[in-house]
Amino acid sequence: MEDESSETSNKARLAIMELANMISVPMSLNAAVRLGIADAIWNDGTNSPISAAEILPRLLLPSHTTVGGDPENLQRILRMLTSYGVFSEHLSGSTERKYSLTDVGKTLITDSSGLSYAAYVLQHHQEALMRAWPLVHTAVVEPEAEPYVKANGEAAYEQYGKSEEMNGLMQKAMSGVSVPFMKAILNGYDGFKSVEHLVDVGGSAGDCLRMILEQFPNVQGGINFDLPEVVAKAPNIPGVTHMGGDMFQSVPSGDAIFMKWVLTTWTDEECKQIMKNCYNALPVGGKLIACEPVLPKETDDSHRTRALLEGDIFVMTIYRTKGKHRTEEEFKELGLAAGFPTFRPFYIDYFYTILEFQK
Ligand SMILES: C[S@@+](CC[C@H](N)C(=O)[O-])C[C@H]1O[C@@H](n2cnc3c(N)ncnc32)[C@H](O)[C@@H]1O
Repeated sequence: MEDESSETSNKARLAIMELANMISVPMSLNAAVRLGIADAIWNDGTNSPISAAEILPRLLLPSHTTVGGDPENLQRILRMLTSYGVFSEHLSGSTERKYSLTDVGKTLITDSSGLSYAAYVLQHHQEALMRAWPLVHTAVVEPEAEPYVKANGEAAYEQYGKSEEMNGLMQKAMSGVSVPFMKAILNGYDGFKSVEHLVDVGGSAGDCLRMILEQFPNVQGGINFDLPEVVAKAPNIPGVTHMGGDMFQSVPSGDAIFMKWVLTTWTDEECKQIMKNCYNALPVGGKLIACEPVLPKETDDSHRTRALLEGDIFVMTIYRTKGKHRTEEEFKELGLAAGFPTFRPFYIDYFYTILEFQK
């Protein structure tokens, strides 16, 4: 029997307590976004350390808030998220704590286009999605139906399509994450150089295509292809034609196809179908340029591996029990099965990998 007072046992008991209480982390992050803490501290670029009591009057509090809110409870949230690198804590005197934003916290500041990672945090913690989480274990015992479907009676994308609020939040979340990613890859990847007609499959509001067109004037026109209810809400973008449809039926032709964060959501068979439809829409030599999270072969405790594995469980729970994050080898196999003889990965961003499949 293990000696409960040994250092190993002590560390193990601590680690399991941390894991068992881990839900406090995303829930506090969600609270921080709902309250607008990042913008309040940032204060148009100041980011000077301020106390919870000073942050409170700057927050997005509803009018019925009790006596202007509770600074002690706000400080508890700030402290916990400081431990996860969202805020920096500055101690002054014996008890006063002040907070500023770290680089991680700054990803939540609303930019001049109204975007940040905040919408992604909110999107992931909507009530309908939260209802699926206690059912993760059912993905093991009854993998036929997604936990999200068991909890809500229909698939996530079907529900987003019917609700203006969910659809709008999804688009804002995608834009908030995709815009900084695209800025990073467009400086390091030149695969769009010889493309004239580009199609973005599952392009949501069209931000990726807009940014590619801005950076590569050789791309004369782009088609943003997504579900009809999604493109109906997409803004006008010069040079971009929005087209509604179903990628499982067919996709529009172009000399290259871009597809970001789409394959992850679907099963191997569904991915092959989507990729075959892309193959059929391309000329010989044409490229499918996919950007997807790619799992490392080995499991470790790095931030990258954790972010990728956590996203994998999100997909399993919300979108498809057999939709998943894949390894480089698995993507290569999917490409071959869809007819693409050539495959090249480019590691520029830490979360998404660019996967080039050439016909
Ligand atoms: C995770 S989002 C990625 C959006 C965008 N590519 C980005 O990275 O910001 C997946 C997209 O696939 C779209 N989608 C889902 N099912 C689809 C279908 N059957 N045909 C076309 N698009 C679909 C969704 O509406 C959504 O915009």
